[in-house]
Amino acid sequence: MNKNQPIWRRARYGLHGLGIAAREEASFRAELWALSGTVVVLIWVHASLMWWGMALLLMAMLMAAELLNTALESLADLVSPEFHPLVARAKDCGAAAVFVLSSAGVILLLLLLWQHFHSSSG
Ligand SMILES: Nc1ncnc2c1ncn2[C@@H]1O[C@H](COP(=O)(O)OP(=O)(O)OP(=O)(O)O)[C@@H](O)[C@H]1O
Repeated sequence: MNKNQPIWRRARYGLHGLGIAAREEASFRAELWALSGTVVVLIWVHASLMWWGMALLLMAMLMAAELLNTALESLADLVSPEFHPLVARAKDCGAAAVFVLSSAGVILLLLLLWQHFHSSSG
């Protein structure tokens, strides 16, 4: 196994992983749509640089959590294709990480919209 490979090769592996997730994971595709929708909302409300930073950081964290969850699920399925309570625990915790970040994303979007309508009505 080759360790310490050059950065361009690791970037290529990363892009390959992104391609796999985009092709094979419906939830990752849904997050890409959510990212596009978020960008449209940010443009529509003329969001400040701070809102852009927070929203894009949160979306990147959500997609990274989804990718790690996919990696965990693949390894769990390889190690234990049969039912095992520890696999259930690992997969449920991976799903919980994605859930926490999705909820934070929804709350952030609601706050942004609230601020937009609140300041335009005042
Ligand atoms: N081998 C297993 N042993 C125990 N429980 C499992 C096992 N496989 C799946 N589960 C349970 O089923 C849930 C869903 O698992 P699954 O692998 O279908 O993931 P998923 O969230 O539907 O992801 P995806 O649709 O992206 O594959 C897990 O969170 C876990 O509770």
